[in-house]
Amino acid sequence: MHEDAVVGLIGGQGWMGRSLGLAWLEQGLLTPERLVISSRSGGNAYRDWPRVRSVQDNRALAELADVIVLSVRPQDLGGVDAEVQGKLVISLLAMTSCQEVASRVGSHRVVRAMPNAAAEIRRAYFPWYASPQVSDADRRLVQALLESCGTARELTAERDLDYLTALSGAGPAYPALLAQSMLEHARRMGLDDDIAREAVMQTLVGGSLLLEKRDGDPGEMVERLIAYDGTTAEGLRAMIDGGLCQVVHQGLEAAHRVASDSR
Ligand SMILES: NC(=O)C1=CN([C@@H]2O[C@H](COP(=O)(O)OP(=O)(O)OC[C@H]3O[C@@H](n4cnc5c(N)ncnc54)[C@H](O)[C@@H]3O)[C@@H](O)[C@H]2O)C=CC1
Ligand SMILES: O=C(O)[C@@H]1CCC=N1
Repeated sequence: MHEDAVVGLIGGQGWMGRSLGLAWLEQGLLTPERLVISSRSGGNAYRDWPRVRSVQDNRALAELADVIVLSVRPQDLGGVDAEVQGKLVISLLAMTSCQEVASRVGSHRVVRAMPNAAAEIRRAYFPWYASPQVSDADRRLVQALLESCGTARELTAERDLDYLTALSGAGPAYPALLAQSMLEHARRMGLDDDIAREAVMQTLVGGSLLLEKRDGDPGEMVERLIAYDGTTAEGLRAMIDGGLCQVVHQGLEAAHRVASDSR
């Protein structure tokens, strides 16, 4: 069934929905005939794929599809009127347990997955957890669908997904905050805006790629640069003494608290 499974994407024009839908089509994972989407906001993300079906009614979508992907905001789950009758459901919703999804849609074959904003460029970290009713064949399909947008990883405990919602789900916003803060400082120092932007972007992207390439402990790079005892060490020491690590931990704890609040 999985080789020719039809996927129904509820919220298919939204940020995460269209990232996944377009990745499946562009990577040839699904033919357009095997994708059905629904949306409330309109949009034309699939203009290059006219054979993708678009429906208004989620009941109709649930009838057409073998696998249903829920990509609406958590507060909109109550408005998703779809009885999926035991079909495989993949939920991307933060703050919403497998149990809550199961009771809402009428299937216990539920996978909960957590993308992040980098799904848009296919560089998301995409952990997922499957309820016991999900078969091995389902799991293989889920892995293939999610890794189209980055690194997908099955977890063995659902609670880890609550934590990862705060760490990796929200994560792309954290370097954005760091970039904003560096940019503000560079402007205050009188740098031309173009140069300031370019310097911040190239530094954060280059630094992240370097960390990825070394594939090691980021602490090792920090220690090495502190031991170098130059300008970088002075900047790092002031940030550490100023409580940067504690502030990051506080932020993660606050996001984790909210992520663990089931709706
Ligand atoms: N955007 C992000 O960075 C992340 C989002 N998520 C989760 O992904 C899910 C989707 O988020 P986004 O794509 O960012 O939201 P979004 O607001 O961009 O897209 C949601 C889409 O759902 C549609 N929608 C709402 N009710 C509907 C209904 N009854 N039937 C059909 N479509 C309906 C809306 O029209 C909209 O197009 C959320 O549950 C969120 O918690 C998780 C991690 C990261
Ligand atoms: O901010 C949110 O609630 C969603 C879940 C994690 C990232 N975005």
